[in-house]
Order: sequence, then structure tokens, then C-alpha cells
Amino acid sequence: MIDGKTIAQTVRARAAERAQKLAEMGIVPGLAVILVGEDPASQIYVRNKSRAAKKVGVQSQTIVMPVETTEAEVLAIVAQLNEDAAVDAILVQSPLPKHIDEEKVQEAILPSKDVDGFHPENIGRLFANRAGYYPIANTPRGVMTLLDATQQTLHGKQAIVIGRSILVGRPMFSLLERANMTVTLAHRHTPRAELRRLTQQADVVVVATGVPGLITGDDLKEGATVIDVGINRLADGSLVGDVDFASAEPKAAFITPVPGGVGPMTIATLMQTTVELAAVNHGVELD
Ligand SMILES: Nc1nc(=O)c2c([nH]1)NC[C@@H]1CN(c3ccc(C(=O)N[C@@H](CCC(=O)O)C(=O)O)cc3)C=[N+]21
Repeated sequence: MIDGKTIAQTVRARAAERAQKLAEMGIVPGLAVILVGEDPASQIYVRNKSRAAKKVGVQSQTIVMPVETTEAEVLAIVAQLNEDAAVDAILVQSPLPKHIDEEKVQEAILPSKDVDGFHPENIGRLFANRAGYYPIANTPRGVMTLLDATQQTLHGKQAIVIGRSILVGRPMFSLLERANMTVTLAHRHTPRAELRRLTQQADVVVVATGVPGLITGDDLKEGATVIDVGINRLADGSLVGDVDFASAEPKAAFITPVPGGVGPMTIATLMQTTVELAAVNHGVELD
């Protein structure tokens, strides 16, 4: 079992240390979160984020807007936060209500404050494997930290990413490729039998689809590493991932639970990125 909570704690502690260093220079890392409407996964995220920010020493504010908010209103808030010197990092919760063009909002955020790494400029840098600092989406970046903690060689091994969202799948593909893995990106048009054939060959399987129980033990190669990014609320209120844990766990060498796996890691990585952006934006070099 990959213990996301413990690894997240280590990342948070390091972020807190760096935030402390910045505070001594009079810099308080500032994070602004915009939440429009009531997506359940987003609400969990917002709650846990505020808690982590307090612990790390990040000044966080959440702007909650009703579901009927217009695109112009969201863009106006983003413009205001772009100008605000106390804000180093801006995060607009995804998904936005359908009447708002999410891409337009993502492009309105200053790339230097784009803590999610969703701005095309930052995505382009990642995809092109550019050197230098730029923000990378926190969930896939956190997954790389989890993989790192398993102390396996990734180089030359096979990975499959299931799901091609801008939030997870696409940046995940780039990060695994950058770790010198051979990466397959599967999605809703991948035929089911083909998907199984591909996952059965993979050393690392990252599932980010929002389909509970999509991947079972039968889909896996013996000794695979399984990273479950899914976060699904069932009718009985329980939280499950996209992997059928009971059947997958005996086959896997490493597996992340839900909750307690990727979720806490996303939060910790968000704190890490916020502190980094504060440093970069103030011209401070962190060790
Ligand atoms: N712009 C944007 N960036 C995101 O990164 C983003 C987003 N929008 N929209 C929503 C999704 C979802 N997401 C979660 C992060 C952490 C937990 C989390 O803390 N999970 C705990 C839950 C524990 C609990 O409180 O029950 C766990 O898995 O252990 C959940 C969900 C980030 N997302």
C-alpha cells in the first residue's frame, strides 16, 4: 500500500519549512481559489486545502460563487487576482458550470500565478520538456512523488494512463514520458478488450476516469504499480476510486488507496507549488 497521507505529510513539512524561510523575508505565500457551483469533488478539495494552507503557512482565500455566475464575472475576479500582489497562486476549480468557457478562464490567469499549470503556456513548456521553473498540475506531479517513494526504476518500463483530461491524464502522460517510461494514453474510445490487453502489459497503471471499479485485478499484470486518481462519491456517501481495490490489491506490488492516496498528495503538492510560485515571483532562490 502506498501511504499517500504519510508521503503528503513529508511534502507539506518541506513546504512549511520553505514558507517559513520566505516569511522571514516578509513574504507570505498567497493562494486564491475560485469555486463556482457545487461539484462534490471540488468541495472536498476546497475543505482540505484550507486546512493544509493553515498548517503550511500559506495565506489562502476561497471565493465561492453561485452556479449562475457569468463568465464575465469570473474573468473579472481573475483579472483582479492577477493584479493583487498578495496573491502568488490562482486556482479555479474544475469543472466550471457549462455556460462558462473553462479554457478562456484558464488562459486569463497569469502564467506566473497559474498554480494548476493549466495555462497553455505552462502546458506547452511541460509537453516540450522545457528547462527552468514552471508550474505543473498538482495531481500528476503528486503521483510522480508517490512513484518516487516506491523507489522503483521507471526508466524503460511501460506505463498506461487512462483518461486524457487536462487536470490529470495529459500532464501525467508528459511526466511519465519525461521519466523515460514508454507511455500509452487510453481514453473512452479505447475498446474495452484493447484496454485490458494494454493494462495487462503495464508496469505502472494510472487511472483517472471517474468510473468506479473500471479496473479490476484481472486487468493487471502481476506486480504492477496501480495509482488510483478516481474520487467518486457513492450513493451511500462512501468515497471510492476507479480501481476495484479488493481484486487489484493482491495482484499489485504497489497500490494507492482511496481515500488516503492521491487526494492528500494533490493537496500537499498544491502547497509546494504555491510556495515555489511565491519564491519565483519575488525573485527568491529556494534551496
Ligand atoms: N483546478 C482544479 N484543480 C484540481 O486539482 C482539482 C479541481 N480543479 N477540481 C476538483 C478535483 C478534485 N481534487 C481533489 C483533491 C484532493 C482531494 C482529497 O483531499 N481527497 C481525500 C479525501 C478525504 C476526505 O476528506 O474524505 C483523499 O482522497 O484522501 C479530493 C479531490 C482536485 N481537483
